[in-house]
Amino acid sequence: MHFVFMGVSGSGKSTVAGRVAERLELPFAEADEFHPRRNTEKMARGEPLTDEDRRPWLAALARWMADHESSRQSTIMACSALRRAYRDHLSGGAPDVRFVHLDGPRDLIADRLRERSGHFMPVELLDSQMATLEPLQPDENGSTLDISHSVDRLVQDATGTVAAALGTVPSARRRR
Ligand SMILES: Nc1ncnc2c1ncn2[C@@H]1O[C@H](COP(=O)(O)OP(=O)(O)O)[C@@H](O)[C@H]1O
Ligand SMILES: O=C(O)[C@H](O)[C@@H](O)[C@H](O)[C@H](O)COP(=O)(O)O
Repeated sequence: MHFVFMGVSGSGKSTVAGRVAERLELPFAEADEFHPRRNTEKMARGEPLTDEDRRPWLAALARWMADHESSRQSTIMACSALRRAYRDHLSGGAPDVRFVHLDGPRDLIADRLRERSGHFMPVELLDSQMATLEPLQPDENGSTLDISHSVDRLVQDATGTVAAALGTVPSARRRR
């Protein structure tokens, strides 16, 4: 089973998914690291990516999932996965891919982006991210979390959801 924590830039994907992966000792992919350099440079200039820019990136992410699937490993990924078509592309990587949408108000996310340091993504791209976002549709396998909660609460809820789906118990020494 593969879990993709999705949402616009600044919604908390990396923070929350990274900690869930750590607690459940699952392989973790940060989708930002799979972008070809031209994509990262484009976003850093304040230009949104196109479907075409995102295609090779999504293919690399689906491949990463497929590789873990072939060694029967479940995974966690932090990936914006903004459009339905992108999620369908990722879902091609393995038979059971589930999504967790980190959702919240634009102004809260803008504040968090302004406070975040050391990241190439400018806050100016948030409106294009929000316009591109297609929320989960009823026939998609996923759930939504409200990002106005604390990181600890979100990690706890998401760990519970993932652990229940996997039929595992979070390890006690990883609880914090
Ligand atoms: N629930 C939260 N409450 C407060 N701050 C948060 C929360 N989630 C994330 N943050 C902070 O917001 C910023 C963006 O989070 P990040 O994980 O980098 O988002 P993304 O990976 O979706 O771009 C980071 O500085 C992070 O520490
Ligand atoms: O498809 C996209 O437009 C990008 O993938 C984008 O959604 C992603 O959010 C950036 O790579 C910034 O990275 P963070 O989401 O970690 O801020």
